[in-house]
Amino acid sequence: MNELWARLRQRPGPAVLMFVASLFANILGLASSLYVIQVLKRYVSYGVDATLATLTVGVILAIVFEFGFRWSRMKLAAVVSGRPDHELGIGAFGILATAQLGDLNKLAPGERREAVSSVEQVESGFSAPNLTALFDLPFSIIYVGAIYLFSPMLAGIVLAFLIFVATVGVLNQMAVRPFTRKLAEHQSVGHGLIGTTSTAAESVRAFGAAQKLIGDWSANLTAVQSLRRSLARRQGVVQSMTQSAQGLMGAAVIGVGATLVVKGELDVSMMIGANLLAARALQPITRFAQLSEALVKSRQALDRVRGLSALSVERGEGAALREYSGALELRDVSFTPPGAPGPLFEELTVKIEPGQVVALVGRNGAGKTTLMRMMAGLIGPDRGQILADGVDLRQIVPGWWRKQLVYLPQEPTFFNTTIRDNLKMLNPDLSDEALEALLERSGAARFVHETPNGLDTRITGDGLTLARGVRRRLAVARAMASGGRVVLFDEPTEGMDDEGVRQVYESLIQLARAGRTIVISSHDPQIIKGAQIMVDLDAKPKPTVTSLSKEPAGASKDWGAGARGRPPVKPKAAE
Ligand SMILES: Nc1ncnc2c1ncn2[C@@H]1O[C@H](COP(=O)(O)OP(=O)(O)OP(=O)(O)O)[C@@H](O)[C@H]1O
Repeated sequence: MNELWARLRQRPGPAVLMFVASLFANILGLASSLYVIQVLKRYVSYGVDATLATLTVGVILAIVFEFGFRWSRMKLAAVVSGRPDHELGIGAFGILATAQLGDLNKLAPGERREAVSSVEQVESGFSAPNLTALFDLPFSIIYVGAIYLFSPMLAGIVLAFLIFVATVGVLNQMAVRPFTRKLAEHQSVGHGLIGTTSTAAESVRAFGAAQKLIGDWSANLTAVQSLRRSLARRQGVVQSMTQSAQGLMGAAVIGVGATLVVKGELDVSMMIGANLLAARALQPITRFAQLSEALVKSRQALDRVRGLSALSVERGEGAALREYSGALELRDVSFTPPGAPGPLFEELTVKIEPGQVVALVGRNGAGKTTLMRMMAGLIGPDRGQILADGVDLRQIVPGWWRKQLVYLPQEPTFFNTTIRDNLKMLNPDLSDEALEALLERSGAARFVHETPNGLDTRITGDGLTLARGVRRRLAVARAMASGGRVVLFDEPTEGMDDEGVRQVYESLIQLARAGRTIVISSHDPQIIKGAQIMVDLDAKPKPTVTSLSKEPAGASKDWGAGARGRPPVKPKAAE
């Protein structure tokens, strides 16, 4: 109901018109009952054809106008719900795209999908026919009022039936709540299973997980179908009860009405008219009772969407430094992954001057990628600060910070659009010539030129179907497209062939010579040799920070020299 009021308050004009249209439609709805009463009273008694014709024309006009009011009300209801539905849908997806990673990761992927697709359930709950049905509810009283004018006793009987059916509706709402909640939970498990089976299609086959997944799917489906059957059964009971109530009410009105007629307290025409009015009065309440499942589902769906809204999103505002030197400082940084028994690292303090090269080392799972993500501003430390030119990243607008980064994630993924669009995401003004130069430098040019449409080739499957080395080369090109001052390369040579490794070294030499601050996580000894500071995350819980060389920034000659038995790389001209 709160959501209904909120929607009506958002569009007060159409809401008031809906109320007025409902009032007129229901007043005109009285016409057919009055017609019956008048025909029985006047025409049957006096047999004047002109009376019958006038009454018939009158009732037809009333029915046409009633239809007109109901039709306009339906259109107004679509206006009332249209914008909130659209905003809810955009908002839910927007939160999915902008929520802070740390928060978003608390929701399982199936739950995220379920929350976004819940928007459809809210939409169908607040659809125009449902909204108009709710608007008819208060007008039941008009019909009871009209019956009261004929016979207070009949009005009392009708009111009792209205209360009974309304109670059935409310009780049904309470009863179906746990079922619909459970159903949503199982649906989110189903979404998760579909996600795994689609994205990990290869592993599913290679490791024989199909039978296990089919088993899980089957168990989940059985639960979903059993819940749906329970809900359908309840719906059937409500339907039968409301239909029986309708029949019983008709019998009661006619039965009691007949005794009143015999006593001379009511005439036959009024008794029949009262019966028609009673049916009209019960109709909206019956509809409300039958809508109980849909109303509960849409309320719970709304809660799920709102749960998504409770996630904190990345700030759209904050400081943007006018001149950024490339200096980066980690001050007393600590992080404990959610649910982990102890910190991944703590009290990490490193001061990185502009143009310095830092190597992050440590065994698998030591926290290198986590620290990279932190420096990219994707997750925040539990304690301590990360500062760019002395300004805490928490005060800096993320959009600006990402443009200062040349960020190569460990497992890069792409958007399902053209290669050009992917490369230009952070820097839309880049020309095709500049993109070609980046592809050349990252070693991805040959792959792009061999595709049927070059830069216009569409990437599919989030880029995960691309050969790993190609994906990484494209990712290096995309990273360098930002032209940022801080390079964050997470395991850049991992999975690369000899040529790819040489190209990574070459890119690093160029970036270093161009004065970029470089942070690289790697197990590659050649890369570590080229660094001036080494952060060892194996030292727990406080990583050790070692100064390796006093060489000026960008002067390292070690990258590539003798790497894996290959001749040293001759650097091209720096940027
Ligand atoms: N948001 C998170 N939720 C739960 N666990 C997390 C989270 N972030 C990091 N971790 C855990 O922290 C540990 C460090 O992971 P991370 O990927 O940073 O290690 P790494 O040093 O990069 O490893 P590798 O060398 O294999 O790439 C892992 O056990 C990971 O599961």
